[in-house]
Amino acid sequence: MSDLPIALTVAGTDPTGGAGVFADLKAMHSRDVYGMAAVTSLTAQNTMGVQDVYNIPADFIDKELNSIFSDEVPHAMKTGMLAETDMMFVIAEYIRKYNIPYVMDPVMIATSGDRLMTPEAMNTLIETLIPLASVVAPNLHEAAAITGMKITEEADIHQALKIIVDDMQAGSVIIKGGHLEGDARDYLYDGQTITTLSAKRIQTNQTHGTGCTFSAVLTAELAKGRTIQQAFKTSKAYITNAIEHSPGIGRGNGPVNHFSYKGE
Ligand SMILES: Nc1ncnc2c1ncn2[C@@H]1O[C@H](COP(=O)(O)OP(=O)(O)OP(=O)(O)O)[C@@H](O)[C@H]1O
Ligand SMILES: Cc1ncc(CO)c(N)n1
Repeated sequence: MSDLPIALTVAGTDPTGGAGVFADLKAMHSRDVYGMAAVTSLTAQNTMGVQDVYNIPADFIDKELNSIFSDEVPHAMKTGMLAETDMMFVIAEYIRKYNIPYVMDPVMIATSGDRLMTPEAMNTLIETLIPLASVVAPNLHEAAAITGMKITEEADIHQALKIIVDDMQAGSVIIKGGHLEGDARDYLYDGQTITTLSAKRIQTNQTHGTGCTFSAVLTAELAKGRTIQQAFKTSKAYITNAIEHSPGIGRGNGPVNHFSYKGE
């Protein structure tokens, strides 16, 4: 067993490094956590959009995870892009067997609007992965898709939080209000209380991979043994700072700065 906290990301690639596993590894690294990555899909994408996707067969993802878990069990893990149902069944086996904190970022659509999950996979996500998750971290659109609700105001968000934890049996949920008007407000519900964290909305299009980065920091903090409340605070402070200091890479929706946040 290593003393260094270890976090695993199971997600797709973005060759420009702003989203997906490469972004996750940068975020984990900058939080002093050793990052591991199992790839579910290769994408050809950049800051302007997704040009193509190549899904890794589920039995090969099984081999990647077996290589990792048979050698060293990470302290926490996350999933991001899971394009197909079979991938979800494979990953669920490992979460059940090793029972480590699990953050699920239900990636459905890229910032650019491109689909990253088949419609059929949504049901498996709800039935198989949500009940295994310590934290589910949807944005507003994903929360609406998961609950089948129209989410236009705060009361809708509160209802969606409760559906995902009380009915669908997630350990907790963070609905990210990044796509609402006004302040960038996020809502955590752990089955008992709703905690909100707000930041001033930054007027920018440099938000490629914000969701990936946010959930990677959450996972890194859980790998250190922090509580979900503490991890939520760190992730929010980190992502706000990272958007503020975005490096201006690419010609479209550029990535955030994974190295600017220096907080504890
Ligand atoms: N313009 C902004 N200003 C400040 N904070 C923001 C802004 N946009 C997003 N955030 C914050 O970034 C985090 C990620 O939220 P967001 O809703 O963008 O996730 P996402 O849609 O899953 O990301 P992705 O674009 O990677 O799919 C949240 O904490 C959200 O409040
Ligand atoms: C690989 C990958 N995962 C997630 C997202 C969502 O931002 C993306 N654009 N690409």
